[in-house]
Amino acid sequence: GITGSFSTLPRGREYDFVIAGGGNAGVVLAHRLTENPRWKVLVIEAGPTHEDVFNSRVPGLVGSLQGTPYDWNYTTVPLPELNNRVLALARGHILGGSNSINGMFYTRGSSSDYDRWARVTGDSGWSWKEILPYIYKTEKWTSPSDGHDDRGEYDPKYHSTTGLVSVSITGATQAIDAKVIQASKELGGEFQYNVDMNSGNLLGLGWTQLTVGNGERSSAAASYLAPKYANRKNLDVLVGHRVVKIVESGRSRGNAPVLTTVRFVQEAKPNAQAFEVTASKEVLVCGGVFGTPQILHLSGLGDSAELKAKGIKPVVNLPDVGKNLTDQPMMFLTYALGISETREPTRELQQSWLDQWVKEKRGPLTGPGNNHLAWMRIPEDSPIWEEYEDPASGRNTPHIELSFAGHGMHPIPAPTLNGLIIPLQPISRGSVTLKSDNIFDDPLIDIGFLKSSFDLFTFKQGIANLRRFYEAKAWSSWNLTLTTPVPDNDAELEEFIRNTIISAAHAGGTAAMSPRDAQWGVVDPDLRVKKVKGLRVVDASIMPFVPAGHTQAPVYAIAERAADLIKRTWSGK
Ligand SMILES: Cc1cc2nc3c(=O)[nH]c(=O)nc-3n(C[C@H](O)[C@H](O)[C@H](O)COP(=O)(O)OP(=O)(O)OC[C@H]3O[C@@H](n4cnc5c(N)ncnc54)[C@H](O)[C@@H]3O)c2cc1C
Repeated sequence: GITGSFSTLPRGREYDFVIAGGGNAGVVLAHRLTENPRWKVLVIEAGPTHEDVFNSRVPGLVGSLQGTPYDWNYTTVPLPELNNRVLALARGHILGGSNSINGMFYTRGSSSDYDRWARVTGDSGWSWKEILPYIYKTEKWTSPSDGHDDRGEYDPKYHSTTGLVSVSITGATQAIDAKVIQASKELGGEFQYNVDMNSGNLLGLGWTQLTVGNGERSSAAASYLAPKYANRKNLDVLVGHRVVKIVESGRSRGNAPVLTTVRFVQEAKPNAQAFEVTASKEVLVCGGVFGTPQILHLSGLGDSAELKAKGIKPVVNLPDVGKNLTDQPMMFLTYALGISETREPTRELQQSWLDQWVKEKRGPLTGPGNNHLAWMRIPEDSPIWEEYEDPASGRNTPHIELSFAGHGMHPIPAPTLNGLIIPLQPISRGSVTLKSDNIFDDPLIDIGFLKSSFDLFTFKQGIANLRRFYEAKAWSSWNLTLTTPVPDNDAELEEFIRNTIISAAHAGGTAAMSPRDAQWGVVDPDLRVKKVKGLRVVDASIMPFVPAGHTQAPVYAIAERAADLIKRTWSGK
């Protein structure tokens, strides 16, 4: 069951596996490993349980979770390329992790993204073909909450109806939807309609798929830890406790450090008693892209010289821990409608939407508001290719994502609409390093945005594409004007980008996979931490490259495959 008190757990209980971090990947592992009734599993999660968090259940209230106690509220260091701005970096501080507060967009990335993982790790198990069955283990395709006919809005060939997490097309139709489709038809080309962006080929424009079922967020915690699973006798989920470090519990026959003891403290009382628990099989670190490198560093796994400088005794030298941080930046443009029949989403109107959601789980709050996404490549004949090699994983991998949000509900539009631009395959990389030897000091996060001018170029291309889309005839009856002050002059435009971009919250890469015998990287293709025993990392950190898209579907796939790898290691033992 889920508890906030370690002392209420059966005394002396021995665990086969201890999961450090009950986030997106952590709860999937907890579910899968306790399918074996002989294995006892403990999850240690810093945040509270998701169970009574109303705003996490209502898709349309997603924005209200950031900046709250359910968010780690990380910030970046001042970023020179962004004129020393400091950006907020949201991460879920709650059971289910970032998945309990995310935007619910369900995109898998391109087939080439996974094939690249297979290529760089030398393990075909990470290829699109071999990952798809794990993607299907997660997904349960579900009808839209308004019951509309979703045929032609997705292709059932690429979906499963037997997984745990509900995925659906929105039931919150917007006034802009018909115009988006009309503009796609009119413009064609890179805006060509793609019936299913999760087929492995995203290119084009299509309907957003969401981890929403029956009008409600279908989160990792609510699905993989639904009461019947959370209450399994062999599973203990301890919330409100922070992992301080993984402690060496001995040496292997080959004299490698065995890291199977987890030290943790109460989140609310950091200076009170520290507890320790030792896994008889493995410790699985699932702290997420910022939490995992921090835990590894505090455990003496990282660049030995850097760790010593912070007063940490190195255990093994793994210089790549915390390196290769890859995130997608993003930017919004806003347009005003030049017509009289618009409806302002007033307080009263929003209250009526909430009442409707509570009464029947229908209406505007059943979706996050972006009903279509478009995915496109920088053209082959662009001058940028004289300067840069393509950072994308393949020809079917987009460089840019656009999305369109209208706020106003069908059939009356709101007075404004907006568009979102995300460079999906940045060349820039950042890092996560320790601020101090205290787990309660957030790590120093250099998110790395715009270190490469390729990423600046991608933004400019994305802005031009978005403007072209809203200039289509399909929109002419609304008399749109761009209200975001986007400069025309190139130097000013670059400055504008530096001053306005924020994080799309799709970070990965800080404990990257590499081939078994490679000197670089942090984990091997089976996700075992190099040079030590008893320790794996399972979360977004292990991505050597971040897929072209939003990251929850890849994290689910990583966790599902990891569960199988772990089962294979220990079955019969
Ligand atoms: C605001 C936001 C919006 C997003 N929108 C989307 C979207 O629409 N679609 C999409 O696909 N993706 C989205 N993402 C990204 C996606 O949710 C994440 O990539 C994914 O959930 C990460 O999973 P994870 O398991 O790697 O980490 P997390 O889910 O973040 O899990 C890490 C867990 O470890 C815990 N933890 C960390 N340190 C410690 C410690 N020392 N001790 C104990 N516990 C610890 C954390 O509290 C957390 O529960 C969004 C993310 C955010 C933050």
